[in-house]
Amino acid sequence: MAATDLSHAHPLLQVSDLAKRYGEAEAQSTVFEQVSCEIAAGEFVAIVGNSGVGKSTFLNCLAGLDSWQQGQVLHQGVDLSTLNEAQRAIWRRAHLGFVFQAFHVLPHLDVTQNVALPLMLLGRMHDGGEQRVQQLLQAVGLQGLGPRLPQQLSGGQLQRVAIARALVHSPPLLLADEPTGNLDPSTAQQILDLLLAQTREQGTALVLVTHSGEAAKRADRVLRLTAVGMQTQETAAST
Ligand SMILES: Nc1ncnc2c1ncn2[C@@H]1O[C@H](COP(=O)(O)OP(=O)(O)OP(=O)(O)O)[C@@H](O)[C@H]1O
Repeated sequence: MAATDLSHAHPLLQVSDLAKRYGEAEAQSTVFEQVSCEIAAGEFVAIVGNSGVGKSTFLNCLAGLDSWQQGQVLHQGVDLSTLNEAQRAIWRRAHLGFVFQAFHVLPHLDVTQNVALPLMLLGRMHDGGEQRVQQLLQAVGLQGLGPRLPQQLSGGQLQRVAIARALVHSPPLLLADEPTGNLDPSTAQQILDLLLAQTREQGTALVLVTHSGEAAKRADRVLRLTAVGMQTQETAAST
């Protein structure tokens, strides 16, 4: 008998009534509250909102890298708050690609090693890993720069290393915080094409925080984060 396919039993990502606060008692300040949304496998969702409203914080909560004071984040029905730090790290390694605003490229590894890192940690280098790394370097326009150290790269090139690293293991969920922020318009377009191809061809869900109207226009849905709640935005205007 064929195994039961449970991949569509839950949305890939389900956020309900999430609240993020800092401080205690009277000194407490709320970044956002009552934030709910669902994201399906293969969906491209752009998150927009005013500067400081908590978009990066929200993305960090989705990755289990930040804590929240109320509500739930479920990945394929699994409540992230029920996992301890070590379990979250293992979960992230297999399920997540993250493009951070600050890149987080490792300074002592060269470009190839940085991009290969997720495959190495998953023990998947022997399985066509080197080819996959070269394919990604080519796709982000960094072919030939593999032996360089991060300090020998421009900001836009570092951004592309971070993007290649986030995609190399074909994760089901890709979280990207302003991934085209440091790039010229033509490279930004190329990177967006690559991210979109990943969602379309591999069924990766892409959650993209952006101030770019151009990027948001290409999303399946645009969600606007506010201090109280998250709303679907009909027109993909820039912020
Ligand atoms: N330790 C802290 N204590 C109190 N407030 C904090 C702390 N860290 C962050 N914040 C606040 O959390 C809010 C959310 O910041 P975040 O970087 O998530 O916003 P953002 O929407 O991504 O901003 P931008 O679009 O400018 O990148 C900000 O208003 C920030 O001042």
